[in-house]
Order: sequence, then C-alpha cells, then structure tokens
Amino acid sequence: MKIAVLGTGYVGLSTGVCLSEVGHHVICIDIDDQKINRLRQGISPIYEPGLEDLLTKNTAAGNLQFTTSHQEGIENAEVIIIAVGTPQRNDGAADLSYLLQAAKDVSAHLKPDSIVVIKSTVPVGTNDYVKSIITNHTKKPFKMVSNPEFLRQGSAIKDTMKADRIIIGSEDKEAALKIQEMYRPLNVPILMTNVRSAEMIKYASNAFLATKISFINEIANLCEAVGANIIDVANGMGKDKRIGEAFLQAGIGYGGSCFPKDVKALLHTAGLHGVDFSLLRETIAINDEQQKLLFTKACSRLKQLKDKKIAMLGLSFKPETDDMREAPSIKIAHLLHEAEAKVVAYDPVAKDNAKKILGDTIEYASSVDQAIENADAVFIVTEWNEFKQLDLTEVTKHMKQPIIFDGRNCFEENKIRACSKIEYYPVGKPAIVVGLDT
Ligand SMILES: NC(=O)C1=CN([C@@H]2O[C@H](COP(=O)(O)OP(=O)(O)OC[C@H]3O[C@@H](n4cnc5c(N)ncnc54)[C@H](O)[C@@H]3O)[C@@H](O)[C@H]2O)C=CC1
Ligand SMILES: O=C(O)[C@H]1O[C@H](OP(=O)(O)OP(=O)(O)OC[C@H]2O[C@@H](n3ccc(=O)[nH]c3=O)[C@H](O)[C@@H]2O)[C@H](O)[C@@H](O)[C@@H]1O
Repeated sequence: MKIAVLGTGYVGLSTGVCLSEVGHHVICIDIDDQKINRLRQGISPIYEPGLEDLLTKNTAAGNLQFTTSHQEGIENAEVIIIAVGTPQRNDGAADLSYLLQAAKDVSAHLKPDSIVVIKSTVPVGTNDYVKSIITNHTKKPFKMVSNPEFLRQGSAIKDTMKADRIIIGSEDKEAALKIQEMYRPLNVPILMTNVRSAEMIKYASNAFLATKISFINEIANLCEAVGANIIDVANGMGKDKRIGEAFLQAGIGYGGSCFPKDVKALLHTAGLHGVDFSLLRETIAINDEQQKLLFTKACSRLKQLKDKKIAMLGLSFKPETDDMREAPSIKIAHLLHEAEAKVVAYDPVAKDNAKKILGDTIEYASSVDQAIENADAVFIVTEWNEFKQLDLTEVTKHMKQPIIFDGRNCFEENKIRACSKIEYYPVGKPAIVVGLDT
C-alpha cells in the first residue's frame, strides 16, 4: 500500500518506519527541513531505541522516503496519515492549528478516493471538523478514519509492532476495512468503532492511566504517614487482575508530552459539554503537588537550601527518552533555583533539550561522578538504569553529606543498608539512615 505520513515526531516516524518494515511504501513528510535532511541520512531526530536500525534498513530497501514536499508525498498515496502535534493551548484545550494546516495541505494534493487517517490525539468532534475543512478545499472524494495512537516514548517501536490493540473509527465500512488491511501484517487485535468513540478512547485511556498514577502517589504519601511500604502495597494491589500491575509505580508525578496535556484537554471537553469531571481536576492537582515532593523533603531535612549543592540525577520525563516536555525535573529545578541552591544535573541523553528549557539556571555535568562531587544531597529524578546500578557506597563517599532523595524508588533496601553512611529518603516507604545520628 502507498502511504503518506504527515509529521515525523514520535508518532509519525514510528508509524512510518513500522509500516515500511511490514512491506508498505511509506513517504514521511515534515515541514522541518532539518529533520528531513537528517532522516534522509539515516539519523533519527529523536532518541528512540531500535528506530534508527529500522530507519536505515527500510530507507536502503526503498520502502521508506522522506520529503518536505506535501505534493510529492500526498499525490500518489492511497492512505494519508496525519500525525502532527496537538499541543496544549493556554486555556487547557488542544491547539489544533498544526492539524488544520495539515488538513489544508492534504486537501491541496490528495488523489480521488484516498483515505485520510487522523492519528494525532484530537478532541471528540475533530475528525468531523477536519472532514468539513477538506471538503471545503477540494471537490475530490475522500474518506476519513480516526486511528489514535497508544505508543509510549522509549518503547515506540515495540509498542507499534506489538500493540495491545488498534482502534479504527470510521462511519465508512470500506475505509475501515482498508485501514484494517494496512495493519494486518502486524497481527494486532483491532477494534472497530465509530469516529467519536475512537477519539474518546484515546483521551479516556490517557486520563485513566494518569489518574492511576495520581492515585498510587496519594497512597504512597499516606504510606509514608502511616509507616506502610508502597512497593508492597502496589504489589498486593496489582496482583488483583481487576486492578493490574502496570502504572502503579509511585514517584514524583507524571510528565511528558501527553498525559499532562491530554488530561487537561479532556477536562476542557467535559466543561464545554457541561460535565463537571472533578476527578480529573484532582488528578492534575495531585500531580502538581507530587512534582514538588523532593524539594519539600529537602527543605524539611536541610532547612536552608541557599548555596547547598544539589545533584539532580535525571532530567527527561522518564528513562529511554531525551524528551523534556513537562518533565518533573523542570519544576524541581525552578524551585531549587528560587531557593538559591546550586544545582548540578546529569542526564545520559536529555542535556541538550534541558538546556533549551532551563538555560543557565542549573549547571550540566557530563557524568554522575561530576554531578555528585561534594554535593549536599542527591535528587534522583529519572530512573535511568545507569542510576539504578550505582554503587551507593561510592556515591555517598564523594558527597559532602550522604543524603539521597530518591523520587523513583531505584534501590532495594539491602543495597542501601550495605552503605556505611547514608540517609535515604524514598517515596512511600520509611526513610533509611545508616551510620549517622539525625
Ligand atoms: N509522543 C507520543 O508518545 C505520542 C503522541 N501522540 C499524539 O500524536 C501527535 C503527534 O505527537 P508527536 O509525534 O509527539 O509530535 P511532535 O510534536 O514531536 O512532532 C510533530 C511533527 O509534525 C510536523 N508538522 C507540523 N505540521 C506539519 C504539516 N502541516 N505537515 C507535515 N508535518 C508537520 C512538525 O514539524 C513535527 O516534526 C500528538 O497529537 C500527540 O498527542 C499519541 C501517542 C503517543
Ligand atoms: O498519548 C501519549 O503520548 C502516550 O502517553 C503515555 O506514554 P508516555 O508519555 O510516552 O510515557 P509513560 O510511560 O506512559 O509515562 C508517562 C509519565 O508517567 C510516569 N509514570 C508512569 C508509570 C507509573 O507507574 N508511574 C509513573 O509515575 C512516568 O514517569 C512519566 O513521567 C501512554 O503510556 C501512551 O499509551 C500514550 O500513547
């Protein structure tokens, strides 16, 4: 099948690469010529395990092309997948400006009877709106399908090739069947729905997962207050199949390019329709507080943060990505900066993106050792494997005070107790102090 994909972000690129891998002819279009130039050289503009290999392989095989020309990309495509960004507007609603421009780009070049697929996350009703825009710009017949995406950054290729489900929303049976056919080689369960249900499934899924995280974070805070252990509690809850083990990891709140914006967008949609979705307001409020947790704990332990050296380990919103969008590290760095602490951060891959947001409010180390040297405290912000494997005895030896605030519960109790001197503050578990009087 000949497929055009608009947008080479996480979603467009992963989709394009995976569809080419299963034998389709894919041309990816982006308005960013630097991205397209890099992609043509086989360089991925994002850090995503496994992506570059498939990119090089399928480009060499001639299944995968890149262009900045909408005409070149769209004019021969049977299926046109729109995967442009839908960021957050100031009022919480989804900003559809990229999508609307993409719709115009599509209408200018589509060939008759092609299928336009919206993969971007869009509020209920947007597919219908886009359909009316394309109809206003072209007389050529076309069909629309809503096909939201559920991949996670850091495992985008695996999530696409082995998805739990594919949602195909359309009022047109023939178009739905053609998209089902396009995905058949992936051998993934497919659910056909109407367009509005497909749009809602995406937001409901993200909002539910975000709420699950806020719930477990509140339970963790309560565990700390009553002396319970969140790891055991989450384990015990997760064994119940109705609850499930996934997304019960307590920490310092969710971040990323989607949960924060999608929860707010759903709340906005609810408001527009007179539904008071107060649960989502709480999900957001709990998350905002949770992102301050390490700072609050450090204030209460160290009293005065002015001129204290804090080593921040991790900047990206989660491991295996260099994405800094809505990362908890941003709020933490701002709070520490306001408190006049000296922050030295290390992240295996997110340094360049972090610099664009945090500038010189913090310093950037090029290794863990450099960050922790003479630090008054370490904040573990992202659970990179590199940090989980740290030798805590070595780490604490190089610090001014052996105090660790672990926002991601990276270490087992026996590893911490093996240190000769440490003060270790996890999330939702009792603090551990070894070899010190506090
Ligand atoms: N990042 C993720 O993990 C996931 C994102 N989504 C949703 O997918 C959509 C895309 O997200 P990302 O891939 O993260 O976006 P992104 O913002 O990283 O990339 C979007 C790309 O689209 C390009 N673009 C904008 N207008 C264009 C046009 N008219 N023609 C061609 N290219 C154009 C931009 O230059 C950019 O490279 C969003 O709606 C997002 O909510 C859904 C599931 C997962
Ligand atoms: O719509 C999207 O963009 C995507 O959003 C999330 O994917 P992603 O943002 O890549 O990352 P997640 O692995 O879901 O993590 C999101 C945030 O939640 C946090 N999290 C996750 C799981 C958990 O148990 N605890 C927890 O605090 C992570 O640290 C991270 O900050 C969803 O998991 C994807 O299904 C969805 O497609």
